Amino acid sequence: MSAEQEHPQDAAPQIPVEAPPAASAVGEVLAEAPLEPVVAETAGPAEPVEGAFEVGDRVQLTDPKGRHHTVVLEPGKQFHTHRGAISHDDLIGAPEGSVVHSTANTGYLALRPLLADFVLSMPRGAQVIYPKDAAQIVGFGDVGPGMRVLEAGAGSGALSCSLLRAVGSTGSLTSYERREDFADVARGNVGAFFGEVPANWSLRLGDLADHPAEETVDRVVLDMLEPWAVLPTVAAALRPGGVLIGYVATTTQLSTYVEALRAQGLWTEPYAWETMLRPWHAEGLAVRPEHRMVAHTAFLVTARRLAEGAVAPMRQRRKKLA
Ligand SMILES: C[S@@+](CC[C@H](N)C(=O)[O-])C[C@H]1O[C@@H](n2cnc3c(N)ncnc32)[C@H](O)[C@@H]1O
Repeated sequence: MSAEQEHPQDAAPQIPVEAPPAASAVGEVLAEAPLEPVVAETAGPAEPVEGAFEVGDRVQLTDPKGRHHTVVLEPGKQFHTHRGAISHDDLIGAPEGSVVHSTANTGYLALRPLLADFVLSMPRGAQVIYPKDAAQIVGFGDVGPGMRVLEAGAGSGALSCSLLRAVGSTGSLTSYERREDFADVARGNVGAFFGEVPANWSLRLGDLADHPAEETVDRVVLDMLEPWAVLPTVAAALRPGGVLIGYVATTTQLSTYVEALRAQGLWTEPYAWETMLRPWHAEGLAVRPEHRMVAHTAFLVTARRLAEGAVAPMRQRRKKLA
């Protein structure tokens, strides 16, 4: 992954461009002063600043127009923009949330990227699951610490990052990906986000249909063209009560998938929905929806695995009505 990337499409807070007053201190959020080294007020070794940037950290710089630039800190290196250069040495040791100034005196807000920022800027093989849907998957799919999660396809590894975070170090994630080139991208992205490839992540090159039934899991997430094709494998591996979450882009996929779940007779009644994210402009009395929103990306479908031999009451009622 390139250490320095621009993704101007991402909205971000505006930062003043004008030259700063001389007295401003490092560390003030949106402060306008050039970055100065943090100096201990008393004699003796300087106190380490909590959350200060270190060599190797990934830092997101936001320019006055809200454009993001991502750098990975290396001593002696400079980041060049058309508004002058920023020395990495000015960032190393500075607190997160500082404003650094380029040689042309433009202020850049420095923060570690959030997972949502990282996903939108990382290299892509396959289309990623957007943060609005990843949040729904973790929330409504009830993915939590200590759980064993099975996922396919890994694609670019965007959802894998969210799932690994949600299960924590006591849980595990097994991700299948059929394409080697995509698996490489996913491994690179997950490794870059966590600093190394997590030990509790098993990325398998191959088809989810080949997952061994004895490797039981608590949750399954399917983001693939034909999720209905792997339902026998999923039903065999998911423990009773476990949650299956499907992510499908089109209405025809939605219909085929939901009917396949019903036909299998091993699931609670599927619950399908989508989310649309509409940001709001709120400034003084000018409070209105933003002109642009994140609308349709895909449909989400959840269903829970029934115990062997159980028939969902909803299904019995349906049969009576038919
Ligand atoms: C849209 S991408 C997944 C993106 C991923 N969720 C992310 O957030 O980065 C779908 C992926 O599923 C893979 N795939 C499709 N069918 C599969 C299967 N049966 N087993 C494993 N991978 C599969 C494809 O190769 C593709 O990379």
